[in-house]
Amino acid sequence: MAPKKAGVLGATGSVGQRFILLLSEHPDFELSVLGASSRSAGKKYGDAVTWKQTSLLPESASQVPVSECTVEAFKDCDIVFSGLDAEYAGPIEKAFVEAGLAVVSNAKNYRREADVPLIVPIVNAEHLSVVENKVKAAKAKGEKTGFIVCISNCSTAGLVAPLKPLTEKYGPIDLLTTTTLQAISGAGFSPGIPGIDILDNIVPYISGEEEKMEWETKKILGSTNQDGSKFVPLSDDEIKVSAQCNRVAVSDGHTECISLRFKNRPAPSVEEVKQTLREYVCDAFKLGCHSAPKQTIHVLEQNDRPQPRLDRDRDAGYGVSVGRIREDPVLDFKMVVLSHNTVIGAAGAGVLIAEILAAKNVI
Ligand SMILES: NC(=O)C1=CN([C@@H]2O[C@H](COP(=O)(O)OP(=O)(O)OC[C@H]3O[C@@H](n4cnc5c(N)ncnc54)[C@H](OP(=O)(O)O)[C@@H]3O)[C@@H](O)[C@H]2O)C=CC1
Ligand SMILES: N[C@@H](CC(=O)OP(=O)(O)O)C(=O)O
Repeated sequence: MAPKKAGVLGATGSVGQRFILLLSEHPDFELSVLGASSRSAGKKYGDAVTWKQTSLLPESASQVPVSECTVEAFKDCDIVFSGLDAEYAGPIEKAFVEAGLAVVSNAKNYRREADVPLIVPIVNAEHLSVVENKVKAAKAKGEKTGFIVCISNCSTAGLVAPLKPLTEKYGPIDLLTTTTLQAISGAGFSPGIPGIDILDNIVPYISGEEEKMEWETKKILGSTNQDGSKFVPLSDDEIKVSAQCNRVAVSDGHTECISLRFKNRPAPSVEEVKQTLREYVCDAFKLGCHSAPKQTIHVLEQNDRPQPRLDRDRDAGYGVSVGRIREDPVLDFKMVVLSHNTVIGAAGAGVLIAEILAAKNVI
């Protein structure tokens, strides 16, 4: 099958650059249109971008002219990935959806909409059924409909990965706490975190992050309504989530120290928890998606792992590492989770969502 035409909004940013790396040699997608602000539009991508990835800028992308983020420029795309600054993403993404385009967005603007899927593709791919139904209903009438799928907050992605197989097997988790150690790439590039703030330092505040983690977890682990058109997040009575977020001097990879309690008694054993995480296979892998991790969750036994520099690239950043799984004297278990914030927490999640949508003939 011919590759699908892909556009990237916000192509010059931290997430946008990761999209370029992931899409430049992707078998199912071809980089077709790259968009950024009017500061970058009109230049060749290689001249507009301040490339900060540790892999070289792909030559094919470097020659692509940067466009304004208009529907006209992107109208022939089969799929549009957005890494736009959230301050500007709202009206641009809305116009794209209204023009009939399929948008997969990293921005936070539409995550709370009741009919918009909020997806971590290794966790709740089944929530994409809401857009699948919408697209199929439109097709049956000979029409085309636009839609948006939101990618979760990057820290939420790591948090919910172990929760999915555990709740599937052992029932609800009713108490959950997490303390994050988040990489500087999560703060973006314009302007990003100044070196003087993060060198030899930890910043115990990331604006809006704790509220996002606490709320998004409930939507991702929640369900849909009876006709499958809207999402029903878990209630505050069903699960209490408490997050504390910190910025640390790590380039990529968010680490989270989590503790959890199961509602049902008796709780499983440590060995059962480990086995359940090891055996978990995400739907994207079952669908044969190109980027799906072979091992969704890597259970690490060494006392001093996971570590961001050593473990963030497992399964090319699409796999999540979980270590130090042990009993917790306050709740039931505690563990350390590591996920690549710009791969499975952002651009990679977008690419994997698009692969799932393609496998299901939604795009
Ligand atoms: N970094 C991460 O780990 C994660 C980020 N996100 C979200 O993804 C989005 C992008 O984040 P990030 O890549 O870190 O941000 P950056 O600041 O690194 O990049 C922002 C992008 O938006 C473009 N842009 C800025 N203003 C405008 C405008 N007026 N019109 C069109 N384009 C504009 C910039 O283009 P130009 O270069 O021309 O200014 C740039 O391409 C945000 O919404 C963020 O919250 C989500 C999860 C994780
Ligand atoms: N806040 C995240 C990145 C981000 O932009 O998240 P969100 O897409 O939820 O705004 C971080 O700093 O690591």
